[in-house]
Amino acid sequence: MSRAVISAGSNVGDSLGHLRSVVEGFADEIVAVSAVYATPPWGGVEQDDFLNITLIVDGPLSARQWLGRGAELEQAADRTREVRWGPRTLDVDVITVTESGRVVVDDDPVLTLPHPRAAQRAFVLIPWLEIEPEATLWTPEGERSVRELIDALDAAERDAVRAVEHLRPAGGGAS
Ligand SMILES: Nc1ncnc2c1ncn2[C@@H]1O[C@H](COP(=O)(O)OP(=O)(O)OP(=O)(O)O)[C@@H](O)[C@H]1O
Ligand SMILES: Nc1nc2c(c(=O)[nH]1)N=C(CO)CN2
Repeated sequence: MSRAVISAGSNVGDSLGHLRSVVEGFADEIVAVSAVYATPPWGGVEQDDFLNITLIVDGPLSARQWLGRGAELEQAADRTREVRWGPRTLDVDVITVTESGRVVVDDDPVLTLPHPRAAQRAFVLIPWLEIEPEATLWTPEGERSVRELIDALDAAERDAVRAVEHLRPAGGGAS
């Protein structure tokens, strides 16, 4: 049993449809889903803007199993890996996992937790703050509130992230 914060992003193909597939894929475990945010590409590769969401899920899965579920959804979206931080139909990242109230720490290349680059990513933090205003993230400098991590980001990057759409959870009617 664990609680995970999941980030999903897309900038190729039917991006909104790909994000909807994530909401549907985690439907039984979803605690909260952010709005869909339009976000400028992070990481220095010139490419189209992304759509991003952050979800909180809770269920009888281990951290590895959350990662596996995300990988299945990426495959279903015909995800290929070409350029690091480059364009993609769907990317599903596990940001942090809590088991019995304790944050899972993992240094394995297959699954590094908490996600080592989440603290620098407005496209993860801003949607996360929307659904969990008191959220914190463990960083190499210690535990930080998501709010203060956002405040520490470049203002232009922060301001460019904006909510554009809402996905209704499964059973919530047409979106
Ligand atoms: N916390 C994590 N969430 C998702 N994938 C992870 C995590 N930690 C390690 N990985 C591994 O990272 C590998 C590469 O992932 P991917 O190609 O999606 O990276 P990326 O999205 O380009 O970059 P980034 O890792 O900076 O988000 C995956 O095969 C996965 O096993
Ligand atoms: N805005 C934004 N930028 C990114 C994203 C993403 O989901 N959103 N994913 C990436 C893959 O590593 C690289 N850059």
